[in-house]
Parts: sequence; structure tokens; C-alpha cells
Amino acid sequence: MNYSETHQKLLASNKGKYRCGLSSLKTRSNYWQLLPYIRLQWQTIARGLIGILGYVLATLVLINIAGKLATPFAQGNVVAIAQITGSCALVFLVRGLFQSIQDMYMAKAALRVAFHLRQQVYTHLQKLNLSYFETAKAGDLSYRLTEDVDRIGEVVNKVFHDFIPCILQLLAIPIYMIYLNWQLTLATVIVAPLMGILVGWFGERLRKYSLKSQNRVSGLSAILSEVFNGIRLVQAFAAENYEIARFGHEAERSLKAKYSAERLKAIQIPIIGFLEALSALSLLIVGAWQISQGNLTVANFFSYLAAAALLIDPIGHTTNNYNEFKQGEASVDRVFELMAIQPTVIEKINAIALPPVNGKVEYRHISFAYKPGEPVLKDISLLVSPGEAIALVGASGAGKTTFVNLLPRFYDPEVGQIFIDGVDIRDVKLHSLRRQIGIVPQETIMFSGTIAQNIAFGQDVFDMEAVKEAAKIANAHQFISQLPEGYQTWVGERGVNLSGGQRQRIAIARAVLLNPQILILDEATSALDSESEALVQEALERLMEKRTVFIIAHRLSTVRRCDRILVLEQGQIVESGTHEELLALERRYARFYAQQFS
Ligand SMILES: Nc1ncnc2c1ncn2[C@@H]1O[C@H](COP(=O)(O)OP(=O)(O)OP(=O)(O)O)[C@@H](O)[C@H]1O
Repeated sequence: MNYSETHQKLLASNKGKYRCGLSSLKTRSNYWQLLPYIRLQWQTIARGLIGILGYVLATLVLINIAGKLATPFAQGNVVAIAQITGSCALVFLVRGLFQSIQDMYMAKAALRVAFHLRQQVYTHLQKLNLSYFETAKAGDLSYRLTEDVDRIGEVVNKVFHDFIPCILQLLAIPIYMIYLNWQLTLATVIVAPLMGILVGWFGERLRKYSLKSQNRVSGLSAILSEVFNGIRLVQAFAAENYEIARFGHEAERSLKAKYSAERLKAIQIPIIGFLEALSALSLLIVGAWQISQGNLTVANFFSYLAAAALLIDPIGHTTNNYNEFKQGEASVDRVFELMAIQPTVIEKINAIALPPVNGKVEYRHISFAYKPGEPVLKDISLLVSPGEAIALVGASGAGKTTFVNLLPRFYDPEVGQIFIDGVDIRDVKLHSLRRQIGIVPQETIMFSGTIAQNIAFGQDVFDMEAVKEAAKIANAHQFISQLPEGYQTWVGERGVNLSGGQRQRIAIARAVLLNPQILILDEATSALDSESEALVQEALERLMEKRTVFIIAHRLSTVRRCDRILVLEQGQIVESGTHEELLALERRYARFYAQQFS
């Protein structure tokens, strides 16, 4: 099965399944939610299980052989001892082989579980609304997708490759011990329930401490990503010491949370060790008593001792694994917490692909609020003809960005409908809608990649000639050609090696290449030098030709050139008309114009 099929299968099996993991009313461990991912790996796991079974059986054979050593030892029969140890060596070898099989397949299964989980969470996040990312911390999200998922993979690996074999040994060896002598077994395992209760008690506490610790480390990661993204601001405000102190404070909280978990483990290990020692001592006393009563042979006592010795390892491993299992649960909770967040902009099941549009846009009685009871847009209606250029002006916070964000469905209005070419945008596939709306944002983000890849953003395969053509229209070809590696020049995460004007022209080239019938332009407010401004302006004019355009306008030249200017105030269109018409009105626009543009 290829990746895409697997992915679809997981999507289908997970639909509507996720619950928020951090709820205090948690009744069922979030580990159960890993089941679909584990089920997908059943073939690999089955192969690993064959390895485990072989390993456990070989262990039982070893115990049996050990018992056979008692008589030759008593007789000083070196040849017999050599033969028995020889067969022991052979069984050890076979056991090792089974161990390799088990390790290999279980590791493969666990890594694939983590891989699919990571892909699913990432896919899920891509579907969440813009509003979620406006509040989410990038560092925290990347920590959950990297460290937390890795940790889950490690726990799954541990469970399969360590925990299950240990549990099998803990079941099989005592059964064999009972077969040898039940009184002795009773003396050995009498402390087991107490141990079990203690391990469970400590495990639950460890899970809580780990959750705290993971949240703290995630907090650290969020601070790092904030600070490194805004390092210019930090330096400009000479806020380095403030940031160092903030980081130190968070790091200390992380240290404390981690130390709490380690301290708990430090208390737990000697307690469990003491109980183990008690059971070993009682074994000697009861063993000697059973031999003296004639209920046990020395040979069986040897076998018994070998069995008890082979139990020490699985007991220790099980305790440790259980601790890790509980600690890992914190990561599972954190990852499935993301999966429980539901997008509010949802594509209808029967959504159709929006056919190529002419660009007629209608807002019909649109009202919108980010928070209930605080409307940002109030009953707005607007009809825009194909090819019309609309400028949106108004004070900061008037709702201009919100108004245009409704068109590509970054948000859905509370009331009203939006139509493109007469089709309600809620009835169409999001992809087909968004691919027909070009956006040139105020600040252009560059993704790691070449300039050509940045212009052809979102396309796996692209025509280099078309990219160059788009760059020419966007007045970007000349400066790109002058770069040492031209279109193959690598630009960093935030395009630091390009000027503001150059980045804007790359953004324009992106829109030209997409060739949408509808355009949203958010003009940059930051001042460009006059040459750069002229180049950007010219590029924009070419881009806008024959398209329906919404511009959040800051430049006088842009506003003047538009077919219609809308003045927004407190979420309502209070004036509408051409530049001349609105100036003649001598109301808000005229005042606004006088204040800002004259
Ligand atoms: N994601 C959000 N969550 C909550 N409130 C928001 C969000 N985005 C914007 N707002 C609020 O909605 C109102 C309109 O904001 P919007 O960004 O649409 O205005 P604007 O006219 O584009 O302003 P500016 O010119 O400053 O960008 C403001 O009061 C703003 O605080």
C-alpha cells in the first residue's frame, strides 16, 4: 500500500474519533487512539511477535537445561557439564537470532507508526483555520510534531520490543516455576501484588509530571521560535537581557518539572529493589526447607534458581517500561489534543469544483464576529462586476482585512452568503476556490527554497519559462538575473537576503503565475524608496489588468485608480464611489484623504 492510500485509510478510520487528551475527566487512555496506526503495521508486528515467541521459548529451554547441571556438578562430571554448557551456548545463539528478528521488526513497526501519526497531525493542522494559528505558538506546535511524536514512536517500540517479551516471560517463567514447586513459587511471588500496586501508583504520578515537563519544554521551544523570528526587534529594543531572563525562568520551570519526575523514579527504584531482595531471600529459606522435607530435588532447585534469576531482568524492564509508558502518555495526550481541534471552515461533502470564474463577486447581507457579541462586519452587501477594482479604505480596525479574508473562506460569515459568478462559495471545494483567488500580502514570506520555487509556490512541477515570464511582468526578472545563481538562488525562511521591494515583486510574480481572476492586494505600508515603489506600482498595474481586484489601499495613486472606493467604518460601508465622487461628497473619504494623502 502506498503512502497516500494509507493516509486516506487512516483519515477514514479516524474521522470524528479524537477527544481532547488533557481533560481532567479522562476516562480512557489516549494510547487507544494509536490503535488504527498500530493495526496498519500488523504484518510487521506479526513477524516481530514470532521473534518474541522464539525468544521466550528459548529462555524456557535454558532454564530446563540449567537444572540438568546439578547432578554432573555434584559428581564432578566435566564431560557432561561441557556437553550441557555447549547446548546452552547453542540455545543462547538461537535466542539471540530471535531477539534480532524481534528488534528489527518491532523497530520498523514503531517508526512507521510515528511516521503516519506525524503525517496525520500535520495534515490535520493544515486544515485548521487561520484563527487557530493566530493564537497557537509555532514553537509549541513544532515540538509536538517532532519531539512528542518521536517519543510516542519510542514508547511504541519499547512496548513491542521490550514490554511484550517481558510480560510473556513474567507469565511463562512463573508457570514453569509452579510446575517445579508451588510452595516455593508462592514464597517468591507473594510480594508481586504489592509491587504491582506500587508500580501503578508511581506510573500515574510520573505521567502527570511528564505532562508538566513536556509542556514546559514546549514553552521553551515556543520562546525560542518567537525570539529568533523577532530577533531584530529584540535587538532594536535592547531587550536581550529581558529575553534571557524570560528564557531562564522558563528553563528553570522545565528543570523543576523534570527533576520532580526523576526524584520520583529515584524513590521508586530502591523500594521495588528491596521487595525483589525480600522475595529472593525468602526463596532461599523456603527452598532449603522444601529440600529438607523431601519435596524438592537439588536439580529442580537449580532449575528454580535459574528461573528466578531470569525473572530479575523482565521485572526491572517492566517497571522501567511502565514508567516510560506513563511518561510517553503525556506526549500522546499532547499530540491527540491537536487532533481534537476541529476546523470551523468545513468543505461540504458534496462540494463541487468551482469552474473557472469571470470574477463577479457578491457579498449578500454579511455579518461576522471573531467573538460572539462583538461584530466586526455588520450586514454588508456588495456587488462587484468582473474586472472591477475595489479599494477598501478606513481607519485601523475598521474591518478591511476581515472583509477580504471572507472571500477565500479563511473565515465563514455568521450571517449571509458570498457568491462568485453566482455560486455560493460554501458549496465549492476549498482548493478550487482558493486557487482562483490570488493574494499579495503586505509582508511577503519566503519559504526555504530557490527563487523559482518561491514564485511557483505550491506547485511540484512548474514551467521555468512561465516563472520567468511572471517575473518579467512583476518587474522582478532583472534583479533576479543579477543574483549569482539567478532563479536558483536560495532564499531563507524569511527571505532575509532580499529587500522589501524585491520580496513584494516576488509576491506579485507568484500571483501572476497563478493567474487568478480575482485578486486581493494588501498594500505594504512600509515606505519603499521611490525607484522601488515605482517598480512595484508598475508591476501591480500589470497584475490588476482585467481582473476583479480588492485592494486594502494605502497609496494615494492606487486609490485614485480604482473603479470604486469603499469606506469602511465599524464594520459597515459608509461611503462608496469613485475618488472624485467621494471627494465631492466632502465627508469621511474627503477628510481621510485630506489627513493622509495630501
Ligand atoms: N483573529 C482575530 N481574532 C479576534 N479579533 C480580531 C482578529 N483579527 C482582527 N480582529 C479584530 O477585528 C477588528 C477588525 O480587524 P481588521 O484587521 O479586519 O481591521 P483592518 O481594517 O484591516 O485594520 P488594519 O488596517 O489595522 O489592518 C479589529 O477590532 C481587530 O482587533
